[in-house]
Amino acid sequence: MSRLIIISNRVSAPKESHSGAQGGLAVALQAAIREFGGIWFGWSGETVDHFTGHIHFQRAQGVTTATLDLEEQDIEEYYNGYANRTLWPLFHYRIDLAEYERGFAGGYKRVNERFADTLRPLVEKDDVLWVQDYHMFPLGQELRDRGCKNRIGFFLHIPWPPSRLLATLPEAEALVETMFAYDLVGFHTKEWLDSFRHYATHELGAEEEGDALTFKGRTLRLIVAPIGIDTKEFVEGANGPKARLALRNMRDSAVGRDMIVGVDRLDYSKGLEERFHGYERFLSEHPEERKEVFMLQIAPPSRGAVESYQKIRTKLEGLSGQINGAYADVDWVPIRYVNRGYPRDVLAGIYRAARIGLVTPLRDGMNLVAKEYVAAQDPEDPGVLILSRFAGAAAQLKEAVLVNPFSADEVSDAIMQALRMDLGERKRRWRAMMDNIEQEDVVWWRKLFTDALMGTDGSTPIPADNDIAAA
Ligand SMILES: O=P(O)(O)OC[C@H]1O[C@H](O[C@H]2O[C@H](CO)[C@@H](O)[C@H](O)[C@H]2O)[C@H](O)[C@@H](O)[C@@H]1O
Ligand SMILES: O=c1ccn([C@@H]2O[C@H](COP(=O)(O)OP(=O)(O)O)[C@@H](O)[C@H]2O)c(=O)[nH]1
Repeated sequence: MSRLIIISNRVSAPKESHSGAQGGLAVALQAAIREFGGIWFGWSGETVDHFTGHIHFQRAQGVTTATLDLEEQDIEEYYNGYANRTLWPLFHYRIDLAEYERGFAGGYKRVNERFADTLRPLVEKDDVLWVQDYHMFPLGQELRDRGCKNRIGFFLHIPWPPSRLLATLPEAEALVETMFAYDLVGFHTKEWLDSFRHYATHELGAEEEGDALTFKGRTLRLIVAPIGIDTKEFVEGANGPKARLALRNMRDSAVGRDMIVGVDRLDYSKGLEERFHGYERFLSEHPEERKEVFMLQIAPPSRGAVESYQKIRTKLEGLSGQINGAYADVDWVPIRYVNRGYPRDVLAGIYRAARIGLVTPLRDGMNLVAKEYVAAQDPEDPGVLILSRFAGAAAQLKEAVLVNPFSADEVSDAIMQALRMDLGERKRRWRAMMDNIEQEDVVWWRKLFTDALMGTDGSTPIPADNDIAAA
């Protein structure tokens, strides 16, 4: 059996006590490494004065991780720069925030070269490689340039932008061309896949045949593989002692009011500003509801070295203060705005205590919080998920109350609709969403991708030697 090598910017080694501290993705990728043998390779999260290429190997609970330290300048140009100031905003349709700097592009290339140089000697003949996310677009090509003929797959966790937006990136053509070094490329939704295919065929001139694209002699297969959560583990956690304690504490502090919950990294793509405006519209249009509800927004800070993240943080502090100042009374505050993160099993109790899960990103690859909110509900008295049409999750969770997050009126109406929804309708919608969340969980996602990559899914096999010389 082939070994599986997973490569991603962040690497998660298994933790001693599980207790909801690790994400479903980390757990699923660790399980894949256990099943196939292999390595999880990436950045250690540490910085050093001079890059040495020294690999830290670690083995825990049957999973080997191999990580590298990077230089301060690498982090500045590759992670804070090209990944989070160029690609992230562009791929979330925010070309107004995207910064196109040669220095960032150069640092991104250098770090991908460093990953390739260090990884290449670890790769054995029959290994299969799986690269994760936008930090590593060119890694496949860098490995091919170093003679790597193995099967390599790539999965994108964020949206793929429409061609007209992507065309604003100076390196767009070169970047898409490097994607042809992969044998299989996966997206969360058909929309992101179609956007990629459109660019490859219309701007690059790739040839399309079924689910495959060919360019300069290399054939690439495309797949839609929406990521799920570790549903079984999450539901168990939601019924466990930490979640029950969190549920009790939340209910006590709600004093009979309906809670609306939001849980998001503090990121402009999550639509928090627009969400607050939508909630404010609800308060202003429904004065009779004011003391009947409150919103809990959990927003752990993220990517704090990047200016656009500092700005959104300042903006949200001002806006939550403004709304609270305008509407609060001595015995009620409309928004509880919390800038810290919580372990997943505590979140499960908080989700369960909430009558409404308000998940309104302006654009999101998937959004796992939406799925976790549903999975945490009491089947006999489930809450209502209000979900942005522009989250990848909306393609699967069609029975959520779907909204346009840019419209304060729609968000306000959806809150009212959710509060008035009777138990029968809440149960019907919840069951339909839960069926999907149970069937298409993270293990299903991982298998869908690795089966396609390894050719064990009954599809046309990827040729063992996919004209690598021509790449
Ligand atoms: O590593 P960070 O810079 O701290 O960012 C955290 C992760 O954010 C992104 O998550 C995405 O992947 C999720 C799972 O597929 C998906 O549900 C969500 O819509 C995406 O935004 C990013 O893609 C990861 O690489 C980051 O680690
Ligand atoms: O305080 C928090 C906030 C978020 N999360 C987790 O972070 C993940 C966020 O994933 P999502 O796909 O919603 O968005 P991303 O942050 O990856 O863009 C979810 O599993 C959340 O449970 C967490 O563990 N603690």
